[in-house]
Amino acid sequence: MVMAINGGFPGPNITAKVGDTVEVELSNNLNTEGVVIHWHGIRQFTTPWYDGTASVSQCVINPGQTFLYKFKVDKAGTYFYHGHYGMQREAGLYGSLIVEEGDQGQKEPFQYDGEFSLLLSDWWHQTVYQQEVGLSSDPFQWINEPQSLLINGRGQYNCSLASRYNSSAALPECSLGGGEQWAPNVLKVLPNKTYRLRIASTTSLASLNLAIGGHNVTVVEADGNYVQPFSTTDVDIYSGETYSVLFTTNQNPDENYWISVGVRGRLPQTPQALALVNYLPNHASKFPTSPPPVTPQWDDYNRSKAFSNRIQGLEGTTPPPPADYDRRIMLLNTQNTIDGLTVWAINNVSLSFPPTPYLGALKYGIKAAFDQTPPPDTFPDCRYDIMSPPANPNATTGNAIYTLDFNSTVDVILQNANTLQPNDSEIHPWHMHGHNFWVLGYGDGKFQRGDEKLFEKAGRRPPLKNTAVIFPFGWTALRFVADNPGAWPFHCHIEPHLHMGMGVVIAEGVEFLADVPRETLSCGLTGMMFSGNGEEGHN
Ligand SMILES: O=C1O[C@H]([C@@H](O)CO)C(O)=C1O
Repeated sequence: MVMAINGGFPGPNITAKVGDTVEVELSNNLNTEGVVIHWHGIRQFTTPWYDGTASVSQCVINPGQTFLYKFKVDKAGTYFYHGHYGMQREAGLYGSLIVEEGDQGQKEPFQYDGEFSLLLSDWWHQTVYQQEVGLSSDPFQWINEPQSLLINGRGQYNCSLASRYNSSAALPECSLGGGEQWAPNVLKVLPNKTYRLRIASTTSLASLNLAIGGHNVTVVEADGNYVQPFSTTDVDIYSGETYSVLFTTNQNPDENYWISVGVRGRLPQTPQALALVNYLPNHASKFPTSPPPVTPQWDDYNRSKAFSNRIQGLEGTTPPPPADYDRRIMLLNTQNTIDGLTVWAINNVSLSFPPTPYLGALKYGIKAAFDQTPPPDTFPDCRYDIMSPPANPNATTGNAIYTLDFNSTVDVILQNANTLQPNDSEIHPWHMHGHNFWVLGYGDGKFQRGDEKLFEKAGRRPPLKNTAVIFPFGWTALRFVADNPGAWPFHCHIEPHLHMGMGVVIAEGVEFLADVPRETLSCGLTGMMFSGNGEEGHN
């Protein structure tokens, strides 16, 4: 089952220029469920109600209703959009969103002759409804690894294009007749030119690695921020991240080349996804003579960390402000059981979204909408042993939020830990809505007082990102300025993990906002308040 947009999957590419106001009219033609669309990486400054997150920025758009998203894009870069209700993203609600530099103003700090957009995703045969039931059942049923990886919605399942290069491959070779919907994307290039690949990962689960056979790439942008360019053979990309890379078509022009995308960070059970770099005037049906690049060993985390550490801010861009130790939030990520269900918890609290959107509840002071006691700013017990399965005595489900002082500088330490299985800790890419943060550093083990020195080392320029990974048994330190009035989710971008509670909500400066548009408030307690009689308000 796929959720499509305008009859297609993935959704249409949206392209805009810096300074544009983007208007998207979303009509919900699903028969039995609501829908919202999140504009991933767009700041939504002064328009937090158009962030498109159910329970946080708005009520879902009901079947038969139409909703107008209207927001300004103020930063050039590679973005995407996707469903943010239940697990609708995984069901196929996504598309790419590209913001180009405006006609005036800043120029990109690099040049290229053409560009391609590669939206990466993973695909299951089981529906998200079956998966949601399994995840909330006792016994717990995990979604397991995807059946396919997709590039712009295209991939193979019971055959492989790579099999011709590897006679021991597990799958038979696919036979292409021409025109198949699963046929790989073809990137038509001319020799001796430079191309920009805009890569975005909207995977539900998989951490990916992308490489182009025979070509190095130069990384120039990450999550809509220019980075200090560096050359590499391949790029790690976690769910929620975007990158731009440049490559030059300087290889033998009589050949075509494979782009391969494979799984990292979990034991791979999914064949690589492929796309074809077609040097014109060769025919696209000319198979590359060299095999697709091999994806690096899935659990070579030293290699992954080395890549992540190479992402640094472009020279001359704003460095992080100095620490303001008034607020340092330590977020311990653990897998727990609550009443027999398997969940993820942050400082022992597993997030459960309330029926009334936080933004409306905050703006109109509806205290009954969510728990008013703030969640803990640090681990429940400073002696917590991150190397062992949780002792798990007191994890709870909750919906309280972190309220930040407007314009304050906040440090967050994301702390990873052992799952419920011994000797197991997993990758979690954390995505923050409404903000970019500086990635101050990554560390192994438990964050200790004094570890700040590791990320305050001179000479490293922390990059601005909106998504950052925590490595198994490690920590990641972030800094951001709470300068965007609104309520914002900050969560693991692995969709079943958020569904299992792996996230928090932050809020700041809501008092500075103009009135929240009524059409975002038609449910829960705000719905009752505005209709006066408990029926949904229509405005
Ligand atoms: O949340 C998860 O649950 C499973 C496993 O930890 C328990 O079955 C898994 O691999 C996850 O990422």
